[in-house]
Amino acid sequence: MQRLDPDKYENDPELEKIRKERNYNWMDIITVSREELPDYEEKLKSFYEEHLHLDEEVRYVLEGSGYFEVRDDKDRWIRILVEKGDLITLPAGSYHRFTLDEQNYIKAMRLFTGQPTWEAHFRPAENLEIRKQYLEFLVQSA
Ligand SMILES: CSCCC(=O)C(=O)O
Ligand SMILES: [Fe+2]
Ligand code: NI
Repeated sequence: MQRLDPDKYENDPELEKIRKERNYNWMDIITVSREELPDYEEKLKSFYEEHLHLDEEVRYVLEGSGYFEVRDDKDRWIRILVEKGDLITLPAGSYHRFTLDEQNYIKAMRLFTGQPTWEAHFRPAENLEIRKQYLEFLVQSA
């Protein structure tokens, strides 16, 4: 996780540098709140269902907060609080889920390389090549 100054996200050389280096050429801003997100209940439900993606999931929190949850090496959940200014990267092929906190509000920039599909593969997804690659990466880096 990295920290940036979210109050200048529209003109931030640090953010530009990250985008260039990691080739995050695509971005949008999502607001997760009952008022602003269409199909709020449904989307929250699917955010919180354990899943993985074929690509990295990159979120830069501009306002509000929430929790990403990832698995440790014993398959237990680790809860990561993300707050205004945090930039989090979830590796392709890693299981995770997301939930709001008591504020019920987060506004985040979604960064991506290429054209996003946001497709979620719910657990179990052990047969996917990306899952095998991720597990192999864990072994190599242990
Ligand atoms: C913090 S952004 C909202 C959640 C989300 O985009 C996701 O779980 O993929
Ligand atoms: Fe996800
Ligand atoms: Ni997602």
